[in-house]
Amino acid sequence: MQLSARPVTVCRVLTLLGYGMRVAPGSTALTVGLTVLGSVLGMAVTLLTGQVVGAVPGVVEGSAGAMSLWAFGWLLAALLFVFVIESLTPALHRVTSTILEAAVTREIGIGITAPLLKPQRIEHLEDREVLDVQERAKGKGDFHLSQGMSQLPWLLAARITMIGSAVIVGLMFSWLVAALLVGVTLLLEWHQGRLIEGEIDMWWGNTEEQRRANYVFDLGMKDAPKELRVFGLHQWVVQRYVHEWTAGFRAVWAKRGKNVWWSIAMGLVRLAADGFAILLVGRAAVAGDLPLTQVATAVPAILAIGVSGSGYGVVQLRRGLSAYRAMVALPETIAERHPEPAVAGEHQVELMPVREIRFEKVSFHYPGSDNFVLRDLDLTIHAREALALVGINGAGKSTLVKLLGGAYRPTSGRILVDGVDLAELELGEWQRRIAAIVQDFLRFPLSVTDNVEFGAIERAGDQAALAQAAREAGIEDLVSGLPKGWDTVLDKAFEGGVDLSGGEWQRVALARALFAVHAGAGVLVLDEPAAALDVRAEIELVERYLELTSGVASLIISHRFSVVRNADRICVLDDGHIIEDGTHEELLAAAGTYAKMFRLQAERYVTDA
Ligand SMILES: Nc1ncnc2c1ncn2[C@@H]1O[C@H](COP(=O)(O)OP(=O)(O)OP(=O)(O)O)[C@@H](O)[C@H]1O
Repeated sequence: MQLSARPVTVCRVLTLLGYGMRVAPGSTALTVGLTVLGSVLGMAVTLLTGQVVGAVPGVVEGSAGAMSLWAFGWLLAALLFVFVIESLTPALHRVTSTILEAAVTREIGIGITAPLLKPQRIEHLEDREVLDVQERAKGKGDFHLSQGMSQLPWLLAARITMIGSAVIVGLMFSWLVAALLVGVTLLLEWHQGRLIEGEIDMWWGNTEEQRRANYVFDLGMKDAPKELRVFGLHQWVVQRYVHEWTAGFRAVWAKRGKNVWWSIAMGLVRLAADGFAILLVGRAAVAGDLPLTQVATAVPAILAIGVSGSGYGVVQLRRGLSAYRAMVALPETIAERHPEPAVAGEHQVELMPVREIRFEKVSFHYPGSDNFVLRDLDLTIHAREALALVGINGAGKSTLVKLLGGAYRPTSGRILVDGVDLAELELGEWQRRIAAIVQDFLRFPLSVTDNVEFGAIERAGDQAALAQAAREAGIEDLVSGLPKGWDTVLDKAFEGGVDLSGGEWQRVALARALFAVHAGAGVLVLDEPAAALDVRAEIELVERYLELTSGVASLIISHRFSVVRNADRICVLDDGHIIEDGTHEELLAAAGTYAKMFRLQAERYVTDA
């Protein structure tokens, strides 16, 4: 997105100021107030210094009409006082601006994540337009809203200094010279802003290299540091990162090289303008047209106008504002593009399903893809039944779970819960009815307690339910062996934290699902529940699981037939629909796909043994 380098308008400043006053009124008012006060006091120092310098010859010579020693003393005291106060404002400003920055950062976090987390479905998270607005709202590098907000007081103060100093130059010397200096400063600021925007856009436009460099960085830092070491790839990652980063930045350097000459040229223009103005002041002083007080006041004011321009600050403010606008637009964009369906009628979701969940001619393709994953799928999951779903990789099993949880709506067809279309249910309530362990289940870097209680947060603090879930999932010994028991953080990156094995994590996730079931969930989904367990643990877990969940509708997805065979019913998903449906024995007798897959796996186990 190409932004022009227009000067900052009052409206923009007010918009950001309004935001600051809404999210942190006290610290915004204090920060802006202190910065503005610092600028006003700076000008007062200029004025008083001029008065002091102008009065010195008269006081020293004791000439008639000169300032009395007493008055001169007061003038000096006033200068000292203003100077001391001015020197104190930066320290106070640091305190208030730190508080403001913390408040703004928190609000930005809420402003961006809340609208993204609000919808019960997840289609908006794959919508490019929504993601684009989200990216803009986050901003990049030093050009985000928080940065814009921190620039705001400085820019306000700089403008006050510019106007105030111009008034001083006008009053003390010449309005024409004041106007000329302000004009040159704004022009240089505008040009500097353009140069900076050019650099930023070039860097931001280089997304390919930038993205690759970021990917390699994440790979080395958090995604796969262990594997990279095992394969001896860590040096390669460093070299690759430097290579991509350098490639991405080369164009910026070239641009920056050119900009250096422009910066020197702009510095010379600035020097010429200030030098010219000071020369005029000097000439008037020598000619006796300008008293010493006015000379001593006008010269620092001329210099102050020059340094009051900041192209970088203007760009930061403008980019901050653009991030702010994107943040404001985010909830509207999501609501417009992915409206939440109106809930029709009153249904007692908290008891559902009483009879069944029925997929009726359900077809589905993901947003942005034309490939139908499910086609005219019919499937009934009875309440209190353990149903296993099998199928080859990519058959659509996890997709079916996402539809069941309402994360996506079927492209066509319906999902009925006790005869009521899922689209008519309050989705949040329905989702609370479902307890799930999915393949990539969440591993919260929090305590064991949190990891289990998150299954039904409304039951947090229920120690008996917690202990029961731990017993049933077989994590009692694991928890008692941890350094801080239930309070141990499950992430080594935190003090006193530990890393669990894949199988241990799976049991913790199972405890979470069981905690949810005991809190009243009516549907339990286990997507590859035992993938990380050894065979003995798997058999034990599945038997226990079937025993424990006999009161709820459960859907088990697994590639392991030792897990699947114990289910009440087994369905085979292929080519987007159910091709076989029956008990383990029935499907073996039918000698179809299930029987073939089962025998293949059984044979492999026998052969391997
Ligand atoms: N978010 C998505 N956007 C587009 N396509 C997707 C998305 N998620 C999955 N798919 C595609 O949908 C198809 C079904 O995937 P799904 O994860 O449901 O299969 P699965 O049966 O669970 O496979 P597996 O046994 O390997 O876990 C695959 O072709 C996959 O590439």
